[in-house]
Formats: sequence, structure tokens, C-alpha cells
Amino acid sequence: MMLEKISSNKMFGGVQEHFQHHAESLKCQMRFAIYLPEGASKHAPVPVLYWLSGLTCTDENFVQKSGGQRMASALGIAIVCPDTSPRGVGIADDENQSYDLGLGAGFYINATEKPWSTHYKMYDYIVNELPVLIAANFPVSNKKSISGHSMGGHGALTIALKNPDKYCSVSAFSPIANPINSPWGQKAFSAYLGSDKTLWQQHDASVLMKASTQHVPALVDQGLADDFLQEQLQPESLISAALSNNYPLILNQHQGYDHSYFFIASFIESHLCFHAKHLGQS
Ligand SMILES: N[C@@H](CCC(=O)N[C@@H](CSC=O)C(=O)NCC(=O)O)C(=O)O
Repeated sequence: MMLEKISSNKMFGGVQEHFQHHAESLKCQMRFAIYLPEGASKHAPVPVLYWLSGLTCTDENFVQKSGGQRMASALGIAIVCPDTSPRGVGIADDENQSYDLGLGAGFYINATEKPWSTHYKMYDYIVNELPVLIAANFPVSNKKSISGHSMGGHGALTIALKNPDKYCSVSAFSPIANPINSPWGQKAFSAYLGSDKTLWQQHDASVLMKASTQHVPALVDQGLADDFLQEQLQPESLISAALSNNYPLILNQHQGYDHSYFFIASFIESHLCFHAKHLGQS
């Protein structure tokens, strides 16, 4: 698979890079960012944290705003940031977009409904295609963890809960914790999956956590001044699910913090330390 390098910048001794490539699962060109810490090499491969961004984001938001690279360098962890949806000429909703459906809003699921089903296979891209591409082209080990924000927090939690053998740990900032009961989730799942709500449940972190039998260690941070807290995010559903299933979820709530990357930047280092512990880096 051909990778085209878009940019490369030395940062904290390592390197922050952006690439583009043809994604088979999405049938379009995709971009991703990768941070590689100093010393990562074929002889000293490093584990990878996949970061899934939220609505309206690209591969750039985390790279520019989170400040996560400093601790990733110290801990010896690579961070891969994919884009949040397929993009390109002729892809559904290119010309008629709302911020919470279509471009920048792939929800990390495989769409089954037209017109989305041709390209919107973000689950396959994140779980299967991208890790193979990363392993083939970068000095990484086979240890992986996953994290994300908001829509990406939903993606990280659901992907880890559905694939407990693939991920050493999962974390999320302000995740859409119960999308089958939130307006963002209902809009996306209706469009991408259709009206059968039993299918929606397979992509709901609270439903999956309640039923989970193999527990991936999970950390969630939530700001209490988040404008989306009650209507869209509903962390109380995740807390109930964890309690009912004795799930090892750490959920921290923070007075005064909102939904922005200022919140993520304030706590990203604790997430990286959490993942480092489960990836065997500390
Ligand atoms: N209506 C807003 C919503 C966009 C927004 O807040 N996006 C968040 C993620 S929300 C859930 O997935 C975000 O991360 N934005 C990018 C950033 O860099 O802050 C709007 O359109 O602005």
C-alpha cells in the first residue's frame, strides 16, 4: 500500500508526521497523523495509541491542540490520529453537509444504508485496515490502545468493547456514552444503520459495557461545564452499566471544564500514563 508523506516535523525528540493513502475499506484517499517518539526503530518498536477525534475534526485537531506529544515522547508511545470520515468528490453529503452527519461525522461504524454504505465503513478502517498499514510502514509493536473525544470517545469505547483481544486499554474524553438515546447518535444511526434499533445497540458503549464479559481497562474524563453533557453525552448511563457488570471503569468528573480541547489538553497526560501502564511502558 502506497503512503504519501505530507509533512514531517521534529517534536520533543521524535517526529510528528502526516500521510495520505488510498483506503480500500472507504474507497477514497484518507489522511492520518502519526507521532513517533525518539528512539522508535525496527529494533526498538513502540506500542501505539489510536486517537479518534470528534465531530467536525480531521487528523489535525489532536496534533495541534492536545499537547499529547510531550508525554508520548517521554513514555515511548506512538499516537495515530485518523480522519473522522471518508472525504472526496462524489462521497455522500460532500455538498450538503451538516456538522453531525456525513463529512467529519463517520461515527466509527460501518454504514449499511444507502447512500452512505459505499464509503462510510469507518469501523473497518480503524479496526482492520489502518493498523495493518501502520504495522507495515512504521516501527511499532503489536500492542495497541485506543482513545478519543466525544464522537471519538464513543468510537474508542465501542471498538475496544467489541474487540477486547485487540486493545490493552481504552480511554475517552466526554464520550457520547449512550448514543441510542442521544440526538447526535439517533441522527447518525438512523442514517447509517436504518430504523432497526436492535442494530444500533451493537454500537452503544453503555449497552456493550453492561454485557461485556472480557474487560478492557477503561478511563473516562468528563467536564461538568460541558454544554453537551445532559442532552448528548449522558455519562450516567456508562456509570450504571459499569456498576451493574462490575466493569473496571474509572470515570472522573471535573468542575468547570467544557467540551473543548482545552479540557483534553488539561488531562491528556493522565490518559497517556494510564495507557502506558497497560501497554507495558511504565
Ligand atoms: N456545533 C459545533 C460542534 C462541533 C464540536 O464541538 N466538535 C467537537 C467535537 S463534538 C463531538 O464529537 C470538536 O472536537 N471540535 C473541534 C475542535 O478542535 O474543538 C460546531 O460546529 O462548532
